[in-house]
Amino acid sequence: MSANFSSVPILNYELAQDPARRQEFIEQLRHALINVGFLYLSNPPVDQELLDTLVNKYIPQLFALPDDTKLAIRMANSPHFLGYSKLGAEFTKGAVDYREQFDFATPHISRWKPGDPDYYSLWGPSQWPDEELVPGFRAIMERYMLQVQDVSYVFAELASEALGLPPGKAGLARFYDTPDLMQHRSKIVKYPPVSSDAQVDQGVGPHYDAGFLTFVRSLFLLQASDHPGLQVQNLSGEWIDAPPIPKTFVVNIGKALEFVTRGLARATSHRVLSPRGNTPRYSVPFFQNIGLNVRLAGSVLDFSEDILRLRDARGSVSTTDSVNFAEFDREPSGQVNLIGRVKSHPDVGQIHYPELFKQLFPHGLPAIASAY
Ligand SMILES: O=C(O)CCC(=O)C(=O)O
Ligand SMILES: [Fe+2]
Repeated sequence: MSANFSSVPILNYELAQDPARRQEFIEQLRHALINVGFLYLSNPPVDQELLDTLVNKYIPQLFALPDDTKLAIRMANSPHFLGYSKLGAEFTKGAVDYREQFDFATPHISRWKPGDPDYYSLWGPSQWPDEELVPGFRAIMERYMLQVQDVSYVFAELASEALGLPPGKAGLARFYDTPDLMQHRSKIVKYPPVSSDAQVDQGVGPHYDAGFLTFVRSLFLLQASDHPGLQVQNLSGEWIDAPPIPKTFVVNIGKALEFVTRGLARATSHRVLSPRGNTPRYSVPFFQNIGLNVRLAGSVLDFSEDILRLRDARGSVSTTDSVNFAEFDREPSGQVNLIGRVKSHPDVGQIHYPELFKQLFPHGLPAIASAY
């Protein structure tokens, strides 16, 4: 199999549940982790009815809420960077991202108490729109996030196996704290269409995800656009389309997982182009985190020579449009995350983390900021 991919592989989750075919799945997964860094996971055990309700009923309702209702739960209210971001509030690589979004997270009570590091405040309760305005939405979204969370933990076990690591805490599970101390984030994103001759089409600019694993449900509410949307950069720098496929998640590797696996599991640069035409693109990404106190530099895993040879045969990226991370291996993961969040949402950082904001933006709120 060529290491320089020209499409994103599709893996059937049902194979992983079938003892007779599990090994086939593990081999496909090894290839996808090492050579692509992206895959479609088809038939994941997430209730389709739940997803359909979320997509067809609640997503349109959510974005159709009046501006003052959305702004009542704006991210600037939240030290946890959870809540609503209006169009144009976020920046990647120095350019504004053309998307509107609501950030939510799995239920969590902030563990921060006086004397604790600031990054303990990064995780905490979500802001929810008024129950009367979108009745039932919160319950559905929380159920959805918990189901994806379960898939993400099972997937991490499969990834451990694919990379030749032991199961459980001896493998990738060592990077999670106990469940009460973990929080994962999910957001609901709308990419409005741009005109067919628009010069600028940055839905979200080229970037790497920072964490461990990302699970994106990418969808068209109205299947009326042939626009590619999500694109993934291969080893020679070409952008490969990853269009929505029903009943799949797009799964990708974050920089933290790449680092602790010595580059075996690839983090791959990706971006979203704004849809052209009349219909928006929607997606629901889920970002699986690792424990807030993990320092990556002290946590790098050991692998067999055989597996490392597969990495070396792949080679490394010749061109990327994404900026590399700098500080991220030495600081605790919570601090790395916090820095990324303040850079992406400086207005929120200025309110809730004024000291860190001053270090990162000594000249005050920038007209244009950039995380990655
Ligand atoms: O909307 C998508 O399909 C992907 C978004 C993404 O890459 C991100 O938010 O990190
Ligand atoms: Fe991403």
